[in-house]
Amino acid sequence: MGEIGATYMFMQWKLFDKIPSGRSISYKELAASINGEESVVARIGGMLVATGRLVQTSSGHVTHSATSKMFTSESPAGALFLVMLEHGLRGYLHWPEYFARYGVKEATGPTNNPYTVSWGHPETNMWEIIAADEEKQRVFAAGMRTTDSIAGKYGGPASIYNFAWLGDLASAEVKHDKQRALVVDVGGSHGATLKHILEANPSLPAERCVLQDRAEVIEEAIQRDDPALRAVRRMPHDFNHEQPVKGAMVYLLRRVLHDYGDGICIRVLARLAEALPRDDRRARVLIMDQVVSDPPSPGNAAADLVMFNIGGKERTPGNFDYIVREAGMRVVKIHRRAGTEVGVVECALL
Ligand SMILES: C[S@@+](CC[C@H](N)C(=O)[O-])C[C@H]1O[C@@H](n2cnc3c(N)ncnc32)[C@H](O)[C@@H]1O
Repeated sequence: MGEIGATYMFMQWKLFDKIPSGRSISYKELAASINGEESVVARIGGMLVATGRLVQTSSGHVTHSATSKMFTSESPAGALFLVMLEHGLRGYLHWPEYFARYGVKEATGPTNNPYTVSWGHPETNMWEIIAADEEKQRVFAAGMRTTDSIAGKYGGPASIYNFAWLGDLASAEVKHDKQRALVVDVGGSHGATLKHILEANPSLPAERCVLQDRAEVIEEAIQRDDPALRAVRRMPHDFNHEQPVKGAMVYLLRRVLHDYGDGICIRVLARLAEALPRDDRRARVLIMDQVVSDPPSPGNAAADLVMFNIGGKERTPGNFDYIVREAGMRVVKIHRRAGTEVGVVECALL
């Protein structure tokens, strides 16, 4: 517990950034950099030394350990740690307040959930709470870019679902409408997922891929100007509204639907079902999320409780079948890869 608090505060003060690489720094200098008392920084730092997160080089002086650089502000892993604290732990501490206010009921969307209660704005949409604070917005998007979460042990989309057929289609099919989008990543954040798919499938033309997200997230993606994504069309779009890119071969929703209750998911999926081409039965909506087993694995249960806090949930195959059918589609197959809880739910028109 103490280590969590100490890590959180050192991150908030960006003190991990201030420890020079390969050298030590005194608590006195760290405290001066935040205009604080040395004794406060020394006591909190002492916790990090006690657990091995930082290394004490001499009395009152510390340096990085093998693992502490992951908590510097440019590290996606550190950002994910903050997201888990603010979306998970912070929400759990506010469960008594949430249940007293709403009864023992699931929140079903981005308002009136443990997360919004924890920030003192129950009625505000959680995405607005994030967007209102530039640092929160940056940290959230950075957390979504962790290597593990894109292509590591949780399995990137291209390691679970084979997108190669889209590249083949682009190069081989003379008659195919070259204007037609091949992949639309809906709620794709800064595009790390699309980048991973493009790297794994070099024959997939980037100019026929579309990245959609909330306007402020797309603006950040444009500012980041990742060379690998320059040809990708980046488009602000609210997925609650009609899908503006019609007739794409694949609409991808990665780690999006688990943020919401069934009603909102059905609406979002129905927008995509409407946009699927009627003239090509190969077109798909792909949902990439955890697939919950019965009983849930520890990973399933942990992720599900974070989602509980924001009015979402991780889903069983039966849960997916229900929302997909209600949106006017069918589940063709759930793709799994051994060793990960994540799956790709392949959906097509009925
Ligand atoms: C959990 S993140 C997942 C991001 C990305 N798909 C991934 O797997 O890393 C959910 C994304 O949905 C976006 N989002 C939330 N509400 C949205 C809306 N109404 N329209 C479009 N995107 C939205 C968020 O900005 C965020 O980037």
